[in-house]
Amino acid sequence: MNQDTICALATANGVGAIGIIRVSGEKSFEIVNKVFEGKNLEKTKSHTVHYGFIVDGKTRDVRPETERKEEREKKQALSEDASTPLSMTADNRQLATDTKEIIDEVMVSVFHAPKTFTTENSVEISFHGSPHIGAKILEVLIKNGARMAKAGEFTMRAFMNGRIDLSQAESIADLIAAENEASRKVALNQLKGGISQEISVLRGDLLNFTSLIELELDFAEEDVEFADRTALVALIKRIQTKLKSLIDSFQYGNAIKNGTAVAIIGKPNAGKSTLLNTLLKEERAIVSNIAGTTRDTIEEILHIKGHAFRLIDTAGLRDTEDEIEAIGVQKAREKVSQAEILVYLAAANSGDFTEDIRMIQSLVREDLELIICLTKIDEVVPTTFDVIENQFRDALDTPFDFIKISAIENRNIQELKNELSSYVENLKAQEGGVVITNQRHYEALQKSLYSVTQVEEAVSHNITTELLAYELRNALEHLGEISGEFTNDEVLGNIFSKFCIGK
Ligand SMILES: Nc1nc2c(c(=O)[nH]1)N(C=O)[C@@H](CNc1ccc(C(=O)N[C@@H](CCC(=O)O)C(=O)O)cc1)CN2
Repeated sequence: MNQDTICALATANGVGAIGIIRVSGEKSFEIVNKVFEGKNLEKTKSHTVHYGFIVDGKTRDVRPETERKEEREKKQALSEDASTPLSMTADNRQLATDTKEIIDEVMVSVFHAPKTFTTENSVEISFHGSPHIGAKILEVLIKNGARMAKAGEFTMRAFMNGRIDLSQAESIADLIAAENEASRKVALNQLKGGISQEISVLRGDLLNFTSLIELELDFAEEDVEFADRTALVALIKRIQTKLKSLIDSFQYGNAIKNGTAVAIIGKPNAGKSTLLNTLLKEERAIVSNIAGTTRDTIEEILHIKGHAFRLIDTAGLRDTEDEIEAIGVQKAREKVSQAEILVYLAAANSGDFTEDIRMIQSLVREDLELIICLTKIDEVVPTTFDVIENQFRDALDTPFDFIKISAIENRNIQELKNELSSYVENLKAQEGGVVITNQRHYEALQKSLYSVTQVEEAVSHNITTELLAYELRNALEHLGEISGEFTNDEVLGNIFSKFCIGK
């Protein structure tokens, strides 16, 4: 249990109509009472809102006389017990009216434990949204016994106190980051326990078996089988199917959360710049160095039908058309290795496609979607299109889409966009229910699948019960990492430090 009472700005750090400061912890009411001129918060009903002033320094008590009298009598009785004079009690608000300074006129919302976001006593102070006022209010809260919250600490408490599991806590950060309908919906589903339920069903099934297997270990000498091996194999198969489908959903989940990475490659003068300009002309937007991707890359974001595509570019080479000459096969490979889709550009007027074909052959891989764009079709006669397409079809044994475009005349650019968006639509169509969007969950599911598969092997090869039990426990543990039943401070620190302060 964390004893500290924490406070932080919950709204964005900037000017707004209203700013909100959150306070959470056992002493929330006690601390806010010291700076709030208004109702005594200890005596409020939960989930109520109260008008008053935030003040610095001890203040006049504005509570109704009946309430004040009651408290005076209580304190009198206490101080007689402890032989402390009334004037010395810490929160005697009758005193020092002259030292107070009003900081702001506010509304204060009160939430009584345990039915609160963190499960602790919590207060929210809504002030006039100036960052300066917010900072002053935080200052007086800290002066009176609260401390600044760390990033994600409110949500971490909700998790630590058992109100939500780890996957739900993570979904809160995803909701805050949601930039489109798709990501909002998956995050919300996760918040509502979508993943938690799937995992807990899987764990429940595995747990039953694990206890039977462990019981067998306890009776090792008697050579009994409590756990029916045929039923175990059937169960394992069901679990494998479920795990695989969750693992597969990550491809779509990742597309939702991070966008789909597209590499655009072609020989010099294949028309890359013109195409990029045409694609991005309305967006002309985000040219960014996204952290976590390979250095030297720039990504431009293209939105098609609500899905984000990250056009991976190589820093510094943006304006040279001489893609392949400048970056070489090695660099092109690096670029493509980060991508889910390769859009290869070949100029219709080039005459010879052997080099293009060789390049494509060196870049394709099984999980790479290939789109070959025949560019500059305005420069050749239409009868040559099919001849060229056939050259590619004959030489390449990987499937690909072939699109004939002219960026200058804006021909078939929409077709290219449709092709890109259908890639994501297809991923989506493969998804039934829960979508995994989180790398950590993805890895835990893979580890769990591995252990479960080991269990299956162990059963079919009659391997020792000890090994069975060991792999079952591994599988359980990896599933438990997702919900946070198995975790450690480093993992938690990692997750919550990426949250905003005040969340
Ligand atoms: N003012 C305000 N708005 C907010 C939040 C908040 O903390 N404060 N939220 C915070 O992120 C989100 C809402 N999420 C919340 C989730 C749970 C509880 C909560 O108190 N749950 C309790 C009691 C529920 C009830 O009263 O029935 C519980 O589950 O026990 C509050 C907010 C978005 N809007």
